[in-house]
Amino acid sequence: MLAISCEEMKAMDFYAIEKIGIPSIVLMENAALRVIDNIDLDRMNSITLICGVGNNGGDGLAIARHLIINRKNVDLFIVGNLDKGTKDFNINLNILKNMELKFIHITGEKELEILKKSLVKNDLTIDSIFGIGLTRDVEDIYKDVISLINHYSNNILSVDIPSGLDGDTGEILGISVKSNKTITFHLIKKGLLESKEYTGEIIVEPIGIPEKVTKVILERME
Ligand SMILES: NC(=O)C1=CN([C@@H]2O[C@H](COP(=O)(O)OP(=O)(O)OC[C@H]3O[C@@H](n4cnc5c(N)ncnc54)[C@H](O)[C@@H]3O)[C@@H](O)[C@H]2O)[C@@H](O)CC1
Ligand SMILES: [K+]
Repeated sequence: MLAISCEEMKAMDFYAIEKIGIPSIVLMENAALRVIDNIDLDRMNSITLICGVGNNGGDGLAIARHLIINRKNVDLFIVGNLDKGTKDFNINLNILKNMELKFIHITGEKELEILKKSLVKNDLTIDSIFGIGLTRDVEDIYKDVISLINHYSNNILSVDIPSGLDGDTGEILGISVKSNKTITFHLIKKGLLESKEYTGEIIVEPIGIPEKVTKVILERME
């Protein structure tokens, strides 16, 4: 199975968007729908989503929207500086605000306590905090959140990469979500292959990036 680096993935995303003309929000929506396809909606009714403020978090917001449309009980939490949200994160956050979905912005003890209550009673926790954009050790409030996720969740699904895992080396950057299932997009990231203990079952899902893009980038980056 072809395994790629985060840098190669970023280059493929960029080429698909800039050269082929697939809007990034389309890739994000495809990613969200692929995650929904991998959730047993007949059995999962109460779902806790924890989103970062990058595009991994944006995936999570789009997933939350589709879960609501499927009449699920969604507890949505966001961790990170809301002023630093990416373009696509903000598009999906704006939609949820227009749908009047309440979310909790985790900034301290009070919200961590609410998160814990949501985790202990839910059917599924979805980790959408960091993906291929993780660049340094996880610290502070992020570390507290991931620790709660690991301690109190019954069943965890990670979006693209378990948050805290280095997508290239499989190294734990301070702390990482220990997932039951990881839905990774387009091609498997090298770091996932070494870390079964953290990824759980790995499922690779296409998000609409044409084969040509993969070829061009791999030839260029050889
Ligand atoms: N258009 C695209 O590029 C697509 C991206 N997708 C999703 O977007 C993800 C990549 O998104 P981003 O590049 O925005 O990055 P992430 O969403 O992975 O990370 C968010 C931000 O967290 C910050 N960060 C990194 N390490 C941190 C740390 N230790 N503590 C605190 N903050 C930290 C960085 O500034 C980074 O931009 C992929 O993993 C995938 O889930 C998919 O939606 C497919 C389309
Ligand atoms: K993640």
